[in-house]
Amino acid sequence: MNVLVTDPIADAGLDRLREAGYEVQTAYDVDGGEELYEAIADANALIVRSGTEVTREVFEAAEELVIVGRAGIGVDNIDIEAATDHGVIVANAPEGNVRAAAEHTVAMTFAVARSIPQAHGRLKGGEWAKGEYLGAEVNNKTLTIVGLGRVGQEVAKRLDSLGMDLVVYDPYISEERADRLGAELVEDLHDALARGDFATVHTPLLPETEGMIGEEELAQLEGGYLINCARGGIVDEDALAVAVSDGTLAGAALDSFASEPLPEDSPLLDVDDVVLTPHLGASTEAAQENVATDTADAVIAAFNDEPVLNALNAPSVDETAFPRIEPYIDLAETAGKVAAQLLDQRIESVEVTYEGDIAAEEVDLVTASALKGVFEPLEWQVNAVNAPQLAEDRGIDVVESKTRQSEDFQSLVRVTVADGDEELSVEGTLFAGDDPRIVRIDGYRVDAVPYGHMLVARNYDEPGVIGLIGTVLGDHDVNIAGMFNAREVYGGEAITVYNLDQDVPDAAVEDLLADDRIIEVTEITLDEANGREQE
Ligand SMILES: NC(=O)c1ccc[n+]([C@@H]2O[C@H](COP(=O)([O-])OP(=O)(O)OC[C@H]3O[C@@H](n4cnc5c(N)ncnc54)[C@H](O)[C@@H]3O)[C@@H](O)[C@H]2O)c1
Ligand SMILES: O=C(O)[C@H](O)COP(=O)(O)O
Repeated sequence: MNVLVTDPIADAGLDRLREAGYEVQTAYDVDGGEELYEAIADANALIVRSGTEVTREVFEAAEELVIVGRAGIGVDNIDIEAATDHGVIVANAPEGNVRAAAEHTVAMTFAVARSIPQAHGRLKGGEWAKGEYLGAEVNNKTLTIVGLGRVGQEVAKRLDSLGMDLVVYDPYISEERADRLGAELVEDLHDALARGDFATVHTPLLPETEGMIGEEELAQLEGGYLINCARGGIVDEDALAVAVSDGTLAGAALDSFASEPLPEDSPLLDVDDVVLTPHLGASTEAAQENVATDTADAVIAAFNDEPVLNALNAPSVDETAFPRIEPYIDLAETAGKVAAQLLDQRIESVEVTYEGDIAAEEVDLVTASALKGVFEPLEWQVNAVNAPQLAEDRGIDVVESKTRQSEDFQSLVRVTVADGDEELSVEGTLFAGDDPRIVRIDGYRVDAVPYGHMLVARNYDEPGVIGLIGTVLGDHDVNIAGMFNAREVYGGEAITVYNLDQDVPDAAVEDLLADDRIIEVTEITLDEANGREQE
């Protein structure tokens, strides 16, 4: 497997990938466009920080890509919708650099309040400008926190301990979260800013937050300081440069910018009371090691079909629960494949039902896998990442239902596909915890081992039918490895399921259908081993 890394990450992450046996190519000078499309053509994983724009075109050029790992938090540089369309997992590393970002925010708060960079510059230039700097203390001042997520909370703890009162604006958190930090949750952004002597921004860059702090909002913070170590684009940089220049604000400190690197003609560069750092919030040794190893782990998990922690566009599974649901992932996919091949029609809806013990688990990934099974025979480019999205895009209703009761089995997964008029369900279970069986097809009780070539025949329950099928298959050199026959009532309709060692030629199907006792014959193709040891 090949891993392409286009932004610098710590050696610990690169080493972990190499130790796992993967080819790792670092291409830190790749500058997007054609160069990136070429480099990514045979990559199975891409690792980036904020420096690489992962656009739809990148996914189009990356036919082998399984995962994009973001060694850090912000994913505004990754087109997640395009990733999902291409069945590529996007995972970030949201924990490893939180403390680094919070510490940098605190450092920037002091830097701007005490004009540290400006005084330092003057002193290095030979000037003892002691009389020119009269700073502000944070003690007894109010800090407005816009966005009380991971970083915002760490900032709150640190600045609270330095004597600040905390006001929070975050429409998506509970009052309890604010209370726990001794902060007051305020409903209106303008009110929150008006209360602050300092305001610090910690939201993601989203369509909703883009430009959220413009001229009017800055005016609310009159006389205060604005700190943005989150993302450029949330604060209007032109308005901020004006607000600090004309004295509306006492100062501003920024670590992230709408365009990075910061263009040389940015008005921010000409304003004295603005402190700028080149997106250094996550740049500590500890943070870089954390996010690099977390991202390497995500790539390794994806390559091994294990749950990817912090996957942003794939069903996530708790690590401890994964061993319990893992065998059901294949079982559901198989049940989906069998159901879709038997219905053999346009599918309008899919229901995945869980009965018994499995109903107690988080089954998003199992359901996604069932959908993959249903869509694969339709030859859609599908995996568990894009299957739910494909269903939505094509207007297919997906229902997941659970009941802790199960009549006959400890756990059962049922996949029901329907085209409106007709529906068909396939039920599967695991014998001895990991041996997959199809136990019901369209209501008939069966006991079929789902692998390789299978034949499902609907026939009338009359003497000689099973002999006929065996003879026809034998005449066409198809060996029967196993079979199961089920009927509703003596003499009525029956279903017969065969495991075969060879493909069924069309001529054999025609010969079978030529007999009036055979109603329908469907060949099912599954993976050769499908979870079983090959004999
Ligand atoms: N400068 C750096 O190097 C650096 C390092 C780490 C993180 N970051 C950035 O910091 C920001 C915060 O990261 P995080 O891990 O705390 O994210 P998070 O997702 O944990 O928290 C974001 C918070 O913003 C809130 N929010 C969302 N929309 C909002 C809105 N319209 N108004 C107010 N609040 C809103 C959310 O409810 C959430 O509580 C991100 O932009 C991230 O990219 C920057
Ligand atoms: O979102 C983040 O994690 C930070 O902004 C860090 O970005 P970086 O990895 O590009 O330094």
